[in-house]
Amino acid sequence: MNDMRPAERAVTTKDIKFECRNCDVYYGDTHAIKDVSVDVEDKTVTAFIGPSGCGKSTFLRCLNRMNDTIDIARVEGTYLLDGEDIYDKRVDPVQLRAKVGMVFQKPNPFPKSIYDNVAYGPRIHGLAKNKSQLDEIVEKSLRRAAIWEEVKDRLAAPGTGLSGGQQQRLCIARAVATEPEVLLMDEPCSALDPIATSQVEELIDELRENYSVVIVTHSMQQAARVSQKTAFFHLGSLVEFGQTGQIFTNPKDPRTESYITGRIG
Ligand SMILES: Nc1ncnc2c1ncn2[C@@H]1O[C@H](COP(=O)(O)OP(=O)(O)OP(=O)(O)O)[C@@H](O)[C@H]1O
Repeated sequence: MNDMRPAERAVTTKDIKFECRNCDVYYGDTHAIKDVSVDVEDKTVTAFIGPSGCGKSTFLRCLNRMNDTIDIARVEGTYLLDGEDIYDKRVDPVQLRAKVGMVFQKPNPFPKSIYDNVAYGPRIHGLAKNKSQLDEIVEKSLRRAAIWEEVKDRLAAPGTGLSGGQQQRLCIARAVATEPEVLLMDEPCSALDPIATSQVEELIDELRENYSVVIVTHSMQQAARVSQKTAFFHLGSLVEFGQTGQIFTNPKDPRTESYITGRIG
């Protein structure tokens, strides 16, 4: 028996963070997500790609119950985070969103100081006992988001006064300040110039050491650069899911191939 162990270990894949099974989403009569099942690994960047309207953002929003805020949205299926059902009635969506943070397409700092943007989550979740602990969390989060050096001398200045790329990194700092386990990013670079984009991409690569990151992107180059796993969606279905290298070099489904070679989408 013991002889088997090393071999078993060698083929063990990373821990599964999210286990999603038979997921459907409806907006009124629109069936936006159709029977999607997928495992999202820990300490991995997973990219969701596919043509406009295929359901990437909708599925991403299921992972921290952001669709709860849309009246006509109906979410079905099983979504387990570390084995726990996130749609269980006992789960508080606000607590869930601290664990499963989100960064949006357009940088959306609060109309508050740089410091208060980052301190907001830790304050409402009571993560700091005193001011010096809060200062530490703010500094650590800004460092993790690779923006500390640029803002450390103007923490009291408004977050909205930063450049677009800096604002997006501030929003990433805000998201990591609550020590999330998963970071959802919905086209986080679409409003950024190439330099800011590459800074955020480097950051995503670093964040992977501590988090499970799921990114929706329209850029196949970006998916290829930052992710280890890629999911291709088409018309609400998950067509193909696998190692990013395999999806881009040897797709199994003709629809994936058409999309990555630019024939659909
Ligand atoms: N709030 C909403 N109310 C009604 N229908 C919606 C809503 N949000 C999305 N949809 C519909 O659900 C489907 C999937 O949309 P979704 O935004 O998830 O796609 P997407 O792949 O992220 O698209 P894009 O790449 O253009 O952002 C589309 O048909 C869209 O029109």
